[in-house]
Amino acid sequence: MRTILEANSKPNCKFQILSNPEFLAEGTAIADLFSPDRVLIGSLQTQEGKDAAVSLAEVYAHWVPRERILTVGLWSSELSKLAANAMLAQRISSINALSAICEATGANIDEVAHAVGRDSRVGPKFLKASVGFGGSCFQKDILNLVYLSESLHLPEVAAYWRQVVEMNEYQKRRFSKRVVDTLFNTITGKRIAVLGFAFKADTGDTRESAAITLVKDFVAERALVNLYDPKVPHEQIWLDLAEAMPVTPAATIQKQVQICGSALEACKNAEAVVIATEWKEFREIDWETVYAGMNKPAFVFDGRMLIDVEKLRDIGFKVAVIGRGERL
Ligand SMILES: NC(=O)c1ccc[n+]([C@@H]2O[C@H](COP(=O)([O-])OP(=O)(O)OC[C@H]3O[C@@H](n4cnc5c(N)ncnc54)[C@H](O)[C@@H]3O)[C@@H](O)[C@H]2O)c1
Ligand SMILES: O=c1ccn([C@@H]2O[C@H](COP(=O)(O)OP(=O)(O)O[C@H]3O[C@H](CO)[C@@H](O)[C@H](O)[C@H]3O)[C@@H](O)[C@H]2O)c(=O)[nH]1
Repeated sequence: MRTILEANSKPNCKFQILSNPEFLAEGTAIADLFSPDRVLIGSLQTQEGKDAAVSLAEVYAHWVPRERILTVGLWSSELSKLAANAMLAQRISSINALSAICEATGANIDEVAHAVGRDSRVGPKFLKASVGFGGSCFQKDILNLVYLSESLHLPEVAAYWRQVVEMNEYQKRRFSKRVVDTLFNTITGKRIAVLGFAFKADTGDTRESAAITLVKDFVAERALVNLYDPKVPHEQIWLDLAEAMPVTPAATIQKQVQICGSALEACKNAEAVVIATEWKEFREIDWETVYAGMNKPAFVFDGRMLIDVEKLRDIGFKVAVIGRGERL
């Protein structure tokens, strides 16, 4: 970009290009803006470049403590943004890979994550096993890193980071397969309630949401899907499903998928409930009523580790939780 600007700018026109990546997360954008862990400003390491970085740092210094404002080289700044997202996603893929071992052995991923996270060198954040990470940034930024590595003739580095995305795809596939296997190896004609469509709670964003893959897999298995999300607009759901299933006629998708107005409505007459997004209201579901309205045996598949397993088992549910290996 600098080359283009320099080639086209007027004589004596001086400018600097700064890199100032944003680290806010959806759902907490304003809090992240007011109280960031750090602000990163990258510039050319010439005197003019450093002066420009200081000018921008002065703006942030109005509300961000100076020790949190980091001024670095241009490449360091750009790479740090990709590295931060890649390493956060890598933690999730690592814990999700371990969740598969937990399910096979009877270990509990919540206990493992807690024990590992108590090591201050590891830390407790971003170790929650799930049905897979989504969002507009993680996959895009990792693939950006993969592309960069390949362009720099670093194929082993590219393969290393690509595996984080591949593990995420595996986690989504593994979860939908578990649903099919548990429901006696077929879900054809069976009604499945999918609770949550956003890629995480407190946002209506569905970009790269794991729920899209789950619904796609269930539709491919010819199940009937009842979908409920408190925030995602219905048109967005139809758009996402059409894009995920380009060769499936819209009429087929609309015959198999129904968008519901509440979790209770979605669960009515279902064989199984699948929790895809950790919305707070799903912690407060009246499970007794859900159970009464479901076909039996009634299954709950928790992809977000939010239900009270013992309570649901006492009601009569067959329960499967991500990263927990107990027999149903
Ligand atoms: N979503 C996040 O949580 C988040 C966090 C940190 C950084 N970012 C970065 O911020 C940027 C925007 O992210 P977003 O989630 O708001 O995306 P978005 O898709 O919601 O918004 C991008 C906007 O830019 C517009 N746009 C795209 N190309 C354009 C062009 N050539 N000219 C003018 N407008 C154009 C689009 O119409 C859209 O309104 C991305 O680079 C992303 O990596 C996003
Ligand atoms: O322990 C965890 C933490 C998160 N997730 C999932 O990971 C995804 C991403 O979550 P999060 O990072 O909270 O959301 P984003 O809004 O995508 O924010 C990320 O991407 C932004 C865009 O680059 C960055 O600015 C942020 O720092 C970075 O956290 C979601 O599907 C979460 O459900 C898990 O499965 N387990």
